[in-house]
Amino acid sequence: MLSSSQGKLVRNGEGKKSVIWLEGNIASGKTTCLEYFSKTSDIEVLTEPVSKWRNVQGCNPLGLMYQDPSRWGLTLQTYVQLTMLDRHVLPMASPIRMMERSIYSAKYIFVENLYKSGKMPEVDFAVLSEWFEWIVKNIAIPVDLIVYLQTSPQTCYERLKQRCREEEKVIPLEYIESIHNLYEDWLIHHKSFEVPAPVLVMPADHDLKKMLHQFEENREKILMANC
Ligand SMILES: Nc1ncnc2c1ncn2[C@@H]1O[C@H](COP(=O)(O)OP(=O)(O)O)[C@@H](O)[C@H]1O
Ligand SMILES: Cc1cn([C@H]2C[C@H](O)[C@@H](COP(=O)(O)O)O2)c(=O)[nH]c1=O
Repeated sequence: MLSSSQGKLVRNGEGKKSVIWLEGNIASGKTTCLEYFSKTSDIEVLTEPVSKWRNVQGCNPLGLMYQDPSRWGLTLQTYVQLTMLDRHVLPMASPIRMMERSIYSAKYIFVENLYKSGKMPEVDFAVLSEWFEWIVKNIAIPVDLIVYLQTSPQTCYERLKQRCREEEKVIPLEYIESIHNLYEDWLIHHKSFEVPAPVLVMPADHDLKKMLHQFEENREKILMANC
């Protein structure tokens, strides 16, 4: 149930709960990290709705976007924005929520990349931007901590090829590099957009064993996000 607080729509009945966004490049290891934390009681894990982006009423906007970004970028990103918003306003089922990416990274990283690389027409960018601004002004999107899985583009490229998602087979290393640079400008150098919460940087080029060790080492910091 939504009500109004300080001019924004907020969810009712929520006490001191914390929301963590897990951010990082494509194939940086976000899902693997969420799988690890999903085994902890009191944490609710929300993965990205990628299956929806691959199948909306029998259509595949993710695949279409990779085939022809200029034509389908707006279609995909409108749907990403909607499905991410849907995740953000979902009532919390546990005191701690870990969520894969956010409506912010969809806009600040992926929409920005399409526009900056000349693959999104100005009018599409303007419409998406106005939608985004309206949403963040009028709907409460809580976040207490951003965990950034920091990888080299080369690592992600290797992992992407290994994962072998059909739609992503056309992705070149340069695309991963652009996404990397946008993330670094946003979360590390603070050069592009407002960062809505403190950032915990986790180096994520390591093998799985070391990553699991690192998740464990950072568990307290993550779980105490709003203290
Ligand atoms: N630390 C790691 N070392 C090697 N491979 C990894 C590591 N973490 C994840 N992977 C593999 O890389 C691929 C992408 O990982 P995934 O967790 O799906 O990334 P994301 O959710 O960020 O796209 C998967 O095949 C996964 O098994
Ligand atoms: C948020 C967002 C994602 N995408 C694309 C990028 C990848 O191909 C998938 C997400 O997979 P990941 O392994 O979880 O990174 O979706 C996009 O094109 N636009 C977006 O806003």
